[in-house]
Amino acid sequence: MVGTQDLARDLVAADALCNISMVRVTADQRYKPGHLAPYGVYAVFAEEGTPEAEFLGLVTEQDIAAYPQRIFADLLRLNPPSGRVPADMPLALLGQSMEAREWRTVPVMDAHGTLLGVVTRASWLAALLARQQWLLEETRKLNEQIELDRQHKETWAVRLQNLHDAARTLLRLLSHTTIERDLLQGGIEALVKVIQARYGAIGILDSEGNLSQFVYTGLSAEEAAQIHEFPKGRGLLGVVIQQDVALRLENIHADARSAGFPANHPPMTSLLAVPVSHMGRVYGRIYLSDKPDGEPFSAEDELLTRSFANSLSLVLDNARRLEEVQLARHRLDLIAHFDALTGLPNRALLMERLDQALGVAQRNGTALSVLMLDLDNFKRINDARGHEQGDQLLNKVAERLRYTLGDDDLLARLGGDEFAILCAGRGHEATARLAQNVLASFKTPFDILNDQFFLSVSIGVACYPADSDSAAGLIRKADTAMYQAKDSGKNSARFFTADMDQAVQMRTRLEAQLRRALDQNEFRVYFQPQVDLRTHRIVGAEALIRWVREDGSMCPPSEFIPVAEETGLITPIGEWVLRQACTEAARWQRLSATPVSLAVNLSAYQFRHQDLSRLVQEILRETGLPAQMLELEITESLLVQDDISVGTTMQDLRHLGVHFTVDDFGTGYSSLSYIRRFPVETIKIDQSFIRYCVQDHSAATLVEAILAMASSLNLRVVAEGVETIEQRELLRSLRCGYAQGYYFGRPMPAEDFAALPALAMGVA
Ligand SMILES: Nc1nc2c(ncn2[C@@H]2O[C@@H]3COP(=O)(O)O[C@H]4[C@@H](O)[C@H](n5cnc6c(=O)[nH]c(N)nc65)O[C@@H]4COP(=O)(O)O[C@H]3[C@H]2O)c(=O)[nH]1
Repeated sequence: MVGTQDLARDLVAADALCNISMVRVTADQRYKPGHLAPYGVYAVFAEEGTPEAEFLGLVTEQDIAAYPQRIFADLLRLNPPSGRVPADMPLALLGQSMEAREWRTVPVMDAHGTLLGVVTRASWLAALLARQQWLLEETRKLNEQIELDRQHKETWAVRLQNLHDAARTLLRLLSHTTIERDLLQGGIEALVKVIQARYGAIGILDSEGNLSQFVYTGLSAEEAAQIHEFPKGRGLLGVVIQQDVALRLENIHADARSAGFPANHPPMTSLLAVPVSHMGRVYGRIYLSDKPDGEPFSAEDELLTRSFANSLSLVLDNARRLEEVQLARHRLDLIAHFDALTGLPNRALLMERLDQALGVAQRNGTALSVLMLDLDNFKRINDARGHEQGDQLLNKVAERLRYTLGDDDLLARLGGDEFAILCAGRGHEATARLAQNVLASFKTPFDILNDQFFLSVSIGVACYPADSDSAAGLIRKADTAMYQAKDSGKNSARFFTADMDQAVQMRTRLEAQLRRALDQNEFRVYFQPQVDLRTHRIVGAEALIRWVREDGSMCPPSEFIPVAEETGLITPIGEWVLRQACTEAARWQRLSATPVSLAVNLSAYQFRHQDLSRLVQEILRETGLPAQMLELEITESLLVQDDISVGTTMQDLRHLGVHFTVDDFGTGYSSLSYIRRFPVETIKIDQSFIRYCVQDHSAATLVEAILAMASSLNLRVVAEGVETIEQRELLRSLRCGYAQGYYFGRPMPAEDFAALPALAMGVA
């Protein structure tokens, strides 16, 4: 009979062998009469001897019944043998042959010619029927499978749809919020619904790789509280993160991989954990636990969860990028509107707020005022003590100002040591009180480390609507008032007045004129002799600038030098003076046998904003004046600032041979101790001491004291502003070495100076 597995292929003759008994008739039985065997068939063979004795033919029971008592050999002859067919003959073909030749039985031979069996019409039919039945059964099974598949596909489609819905929920959340926690919460809730897990959680890594965010659903608050610590990314769920692989456990208790799972974790049986990763970067992981019917999570669940994790990672990636952009925007906003050092609003924000406050004041008819503050001596401290302490001091100032102001006042730092206060709603009186409070608050020194710093502040105030109705106008006018406060002795507050504007306008005009004067060559250098008080000989000349205006009037340096310093014009002007003066002095050296040194004034600005050492070398080279004949006059204040670069420049020039003189000594700090730190050889006693030294005993005492100190430090002394013979004599008696003043000669043009008789000043 044919096996079930054979039914799948095309049937052949061997598949239809009939299972009725086949009786073997050997050669010696061939001559015996046939005997009936029910449902039997007789296979008659030739001579004995070999196991496969030749098959001669078949005798059926019908043959025997038709010719009873005949021997098999006759029966075989009466009924000639039917054809033989090979075992692999297709069944359909066999059927056709049997039909055509009216065979009732047909022997089936194998490839070696051995008889395998017999196919009868019934066995042929039975084989066909068996195959037919099998086909029917298979078709039924197939139909069943198709139906199952269809149902499965339907469920899959529903689940996919749910998943897409969940992903859409995430995207919707993204458009509403960039807060990761909300996203994650929305995400896990949607997923748990799709997979139908009992509960689920998402853990997200921080930048250090630790799980920082943990959101869950399906757990009660008490259960959630049992998870004391967030998983740290090691152990069972850590594998998911570290190896970026999914994990599906049917029974967590029976699985060795669950070792180390937090004992206080809410109970669970089956687990599905997948990484939340994008382009190889793992953001965290999702885990789901227990399906309601106790089934384990399927491969399909894993696929869905992975797909969801992919969407989530994309959304997270997006959210993080969005957050970064927002953070960057926020940072930019901070940079654009706040001062990095003090955290106070900066100029831009002050202007914005001032504009807004002006709008309100205009609508409501209320007042407002702007205060500009400039610390009086901050720069000196900053230069002397370094920027770090300077910054600390500014922070302390900001703190104190904040403390002094009211809640509605806006404090801003405009840069450097400049602050501003916007007082909305405060009238003149209230603003004046506030300004006084600010001044008073500076009376207490500022403590930094173990030092105390005394600072004062100059304040300028402008008010709306009296002084201006625009933000820029108010700022400018408060600034003008602040400069007035500075000019009139600092540490004070000034309200803006119209005449201040005129002063500013004059200053602005002067600046423009100075620029033109430089272009038009309106400056001159005059020289005033300096005399050795012992020999009465001219030993030097001080170069003093003169400005002859277009109209021929002379503008004194005291008027334009401060403006030139403020505007930076002192750089080209100072360079011009130095070059002119050195050119003249070099000429004198060539013409006269008596060497005359040249003193040139330098402004502090030139030290800070110019490569002075290079400039002096260049001019000396150009003009040919020996370096030791040049004296540079500097002010005390420049040295007091203790600026390292000033010291370096001075040392460089001293190495060249250039000398240094401290001008106006006695008017400022009058301390010789710092002078010792610099290569200074001469001090000039300010003319204010000399003027009264004859009449005023105390002035004379002071001059004497300066001379004594200078002598102990081996410094030369030049007395300035000597106008009378009495003054000259007093200075001589006090052993002052050198003098300068109208008594010896006024500042004069170069040619007059050169023409002085033999450069020997006669004693009057
Ligand atoms: N009453 C009186 N005054 C006398 C007498 N002898 C000299 N003077 C004046 O005293 C000033 C001395 O110059 P300074 O102290 O360096 O003071 C100078 C100096 O600080 C500055 N200056 C002048 N020229 C320059 C320059 O080229 N560059 C810089 N940076 N400053 C300069 O301008 C200041 C004023 O210069 P000047 O008006 O030329 O005034 C000069 C001079 O004319 C006297 O016996 N009696």
